[in-house]
Amino acid sequence: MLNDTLFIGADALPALAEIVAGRTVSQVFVLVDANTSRQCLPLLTALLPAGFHLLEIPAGEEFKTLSSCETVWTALTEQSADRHTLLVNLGGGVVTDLGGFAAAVYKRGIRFVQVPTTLLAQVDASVGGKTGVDFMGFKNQLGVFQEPAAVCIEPRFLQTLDPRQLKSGYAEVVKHWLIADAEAFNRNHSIGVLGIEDWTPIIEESVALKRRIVEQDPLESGLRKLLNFGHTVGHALESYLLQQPGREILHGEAVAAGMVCEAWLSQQKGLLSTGELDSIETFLFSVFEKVQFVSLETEAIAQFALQDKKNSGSIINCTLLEGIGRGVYDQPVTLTEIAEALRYYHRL
Ligand SMILES: NC(=O)c1ccc[n+]([C@@H]2O[C@H](COP(=O)([O-])OP(=O)(O)OC[C@H]3O[C@@H](n4cnc5c(N)ncnc54)[C@H](O)[C@@H]3O)[C@@H](O)[C@H]2O)c1
Ligand SMILES: O=C(O)C(=O)C[C@@H](O)[C@H](O)[C@H](O)COP(=O)(O)O
Ligand SMILES: [Zn+2]
Repeated sequence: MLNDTLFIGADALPALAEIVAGRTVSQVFVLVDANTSRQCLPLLTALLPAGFHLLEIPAGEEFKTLSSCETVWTALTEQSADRHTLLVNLGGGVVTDLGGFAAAVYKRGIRFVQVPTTLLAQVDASVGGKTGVDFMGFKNQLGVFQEPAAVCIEPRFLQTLDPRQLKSGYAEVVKHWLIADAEAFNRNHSIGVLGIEDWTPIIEESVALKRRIVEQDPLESGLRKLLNFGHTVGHALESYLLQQPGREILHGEAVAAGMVCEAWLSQQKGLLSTGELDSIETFLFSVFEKVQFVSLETEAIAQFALQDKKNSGSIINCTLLEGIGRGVYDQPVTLTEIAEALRYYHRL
């Protein structure tokens, strides 16, 4: 069992109101980014205690850094925040990852509540206790596993979300289907026609699936690596492109490309049939545009996989598919195979 408390839908914000009003809470800090401050905070202000402190960081992956954490730690220290302080992280995966990490480290740990406002953070980032920041160009290089006190998911936040960001979150939903729910994948939802009310059951199912896996392996020594499908190549692409000015890529877009590459690796290794590879590719390309890079860049992108957290020594361990809905972890792949997978993707 995970120790956090999960609220999805109409109960989420009333539950948050109760938590922040708790007898044992000394001060309440709310972490936002420049967008969630404008778009999401108004839904919360009536629920927050008078005198709550607002902390704001700039929006975007490039601010998921130690330097942004320092902003948080400085404010906490200046306001004499003690160990009974509660940090409410109101935002997408950048805010929930960074805020969770900042809270876990401040005075060796204060309680935090995740209030995810993007689809990606609602179905994935706010759940399961992975927190952290990027470092030296590598994704989530610094971080800790720390469960939040609660996760409060209000799908109404999605109303102001950019469609590109919505799609990015959808990639992690599809990832959940591909590793563990063939039936949902085969239902073939068409994202274009979904209204806010349609998202609620999708969020509920995705969160339940992720929690079932995390509960069995919270520290990612085995089974949890399934949740990293698409990320060996996806993180390599994301890290590479983040270093290139003007070539912005969203996490989910990188993961979608990574899933195509890793599905191809699965097929090459005889784990996945050509028909299944084809239906994965067809579906992913019906939602996501192709990530642009030139073939000369494939080696440099692949190099980033050497820093993947699932590796042991020089062995790159990938999560692959042995069928749609059946992920398999700790599958060794070489740097050459990763570069070949990227070349395959590039040719499609
Ligand atoms: N901890 C985990 O298990 C986990 C899982 C998946 C992804 N992640 C991490 O999550 C991050 C990506 O998260 P993300 O996609 O949410 O990105 P994000 O936090 O950068 O949010 C995307 C953009 O949407 C804006 N935004 C957020 N909510 C909004 C709303 N309701 N209305 C309008 N704008 C809004 C943000 O300001 C930002 O500009 C990556 O760093 C990734 O590594 C972590
Ligand atoms: O919760 C997990 O476990 C995941 O791997 C979920 C991923 O979608 C997420 O992007 C996570 O942050 C990746 O973690 P990392 O360990 O590869 O940095
Ligand atoms: Zn991810």
